[in-house]
Amino acid sequence: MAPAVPPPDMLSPMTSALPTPMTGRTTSRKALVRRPSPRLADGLVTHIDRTPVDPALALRQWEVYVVALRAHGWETVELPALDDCPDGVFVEDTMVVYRNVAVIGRPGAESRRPETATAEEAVTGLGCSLNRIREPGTLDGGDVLKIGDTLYVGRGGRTNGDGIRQLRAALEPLGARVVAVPVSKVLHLKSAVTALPDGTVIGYPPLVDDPAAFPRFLPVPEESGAHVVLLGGGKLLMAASAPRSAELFADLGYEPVPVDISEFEKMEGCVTCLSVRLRELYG
Ligand SMILES: NC(=O)NCCC[C@H](N)C(=O)O
Repeated sequence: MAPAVPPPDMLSPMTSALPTPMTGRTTSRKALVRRPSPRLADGLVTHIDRTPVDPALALRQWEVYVVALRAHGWETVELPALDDCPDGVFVEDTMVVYRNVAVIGRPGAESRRPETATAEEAVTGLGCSLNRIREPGTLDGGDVLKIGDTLYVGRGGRTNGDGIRQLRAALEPLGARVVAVPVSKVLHLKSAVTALPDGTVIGYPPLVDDPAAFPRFLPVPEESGAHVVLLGGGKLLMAASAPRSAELFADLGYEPVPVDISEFEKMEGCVTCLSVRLRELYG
């Protein structure tokens, strides 16, 4: 297992945009994040029981999460704080990014709709092209699992058929393939499954509607073991609450980087939803 995240003072500010000659395209490693609202505990819970959340601990855990991204070469871009949006920290849900195109979502939960405006401003400022999901469509970024040019989209509680149709219309002309899959047992598709760097989809079987929807599926032994953020170089950012899944990944030659996100897990969040990673900006 990879060593713990280094303390903040060991980290120097870093920018990792590497220009690619001729194309103007840059290999970018930027991650959007938003600090947790002091009202985090008022956020939505759908599939789990509400339990007390410690906002001060949540803030410390978020800071460590941000440090972990930076320690592995990601330049973090902090969106404006939204203290009146208890779920605003789950910034992944505001959009889907494919190449340099950001499709701003229309959250399935009405209370989360005010979160998208600041996210849209940020990606516009970073040079992304923009598209938007419009009424009556709904789409949460947490329902979209991107593996190469294939985007699996969960049709479930937060994303509807019209949202999927609009995503397809926006991204398929650019070379993406949008594949709708059912989600009924958890909040978002990426609460059930994410993917290893080789494209193998990982999931905790009791919570996956249809493992056969994916070409390669690897069961993991813990619910939160299904959530990994690919940091690069085989490193997997994941929740400290899934040690047996971390062992499984280490055994497959990957390097788990565990972070404690207990306060976000109580609000049905996972490591993936705390950031939006941008890899292909044009400079
Ligand atoms: N992508 C995600 O899984 N986001 C987690 C959102 C949790 C938040 N409490 C919500 O219900 O919207």
